[in-house]
Amino acid sequence: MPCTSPVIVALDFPIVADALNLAKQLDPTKCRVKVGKELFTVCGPMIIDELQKLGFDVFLDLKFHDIPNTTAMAVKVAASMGVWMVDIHCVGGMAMMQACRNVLDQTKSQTLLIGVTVLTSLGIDDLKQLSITKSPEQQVLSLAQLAAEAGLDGLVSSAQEAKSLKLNFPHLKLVTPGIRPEGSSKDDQQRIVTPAQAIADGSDYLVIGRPITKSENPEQALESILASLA
Ligand SMILES: O=c1ccn([C@@H]2O[C@H](COP(=O)(O)O)[C@@H](O)[C@H]2O)c(=O)[nH]1
Repeated sequence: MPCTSPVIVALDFPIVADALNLAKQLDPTKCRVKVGKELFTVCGPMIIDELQKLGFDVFLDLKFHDIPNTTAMAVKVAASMGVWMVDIHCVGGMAMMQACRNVLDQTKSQTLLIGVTVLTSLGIDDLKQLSITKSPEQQVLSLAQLAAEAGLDGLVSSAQEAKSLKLNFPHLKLVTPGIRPEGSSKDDQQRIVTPAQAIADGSDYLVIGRPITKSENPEQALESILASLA
């Protein structure tokens, strides 16, 4: 059965058995899963295969950022593994984003190509330290404009920017990490939003890690998030 849930569970684990054990507690019709830098670095492409065998759509979140050819070739390899979604950093620039778009088009790939705007762990002071004088929202909108021109399928941002993004770029899928159910720890995230608010503001997909994976009962944590969206 295809997955219609907006939730993507971030499997951030240093041990493959722990990631697979968590995944086995989840229902692939009720969430998708995300493989990020930690898990991919420890086990490589085999984890994609294992999760697909369990029935999950996989978001490969390696946030590629390099010269255009290198990034496009990495995206091509990711797509050849059949991942549902892959992401690149918008700050890699227009040529890099277009090269990735072209390589997926040439191979008629169905993999969704998503551009990371401003990380949800960053606030206005962090941007100032990086000599970015715009607010996070202004910076997200500027990068989103480039991503739209490059033909990307969607964006990663905080759900705090979802309303403006949906208004300006209604055709782009909005993938929003930094999701925190009421009362849960902020951890290292700064631009956080509750699951229900994120959906109400236009998020298409909610990336949720620790509020589910560190919960005593991950399956119940996911169910309770889904119930809050109903
Ligand atoms: O801006 C971004 C981009 C990616 N992430 C990733 O999402 C998850 C969030 O995990 P939590 O435990 O729910 O904080 C994590 O894998 C990040 O690498 C992000 O948080 N912000």
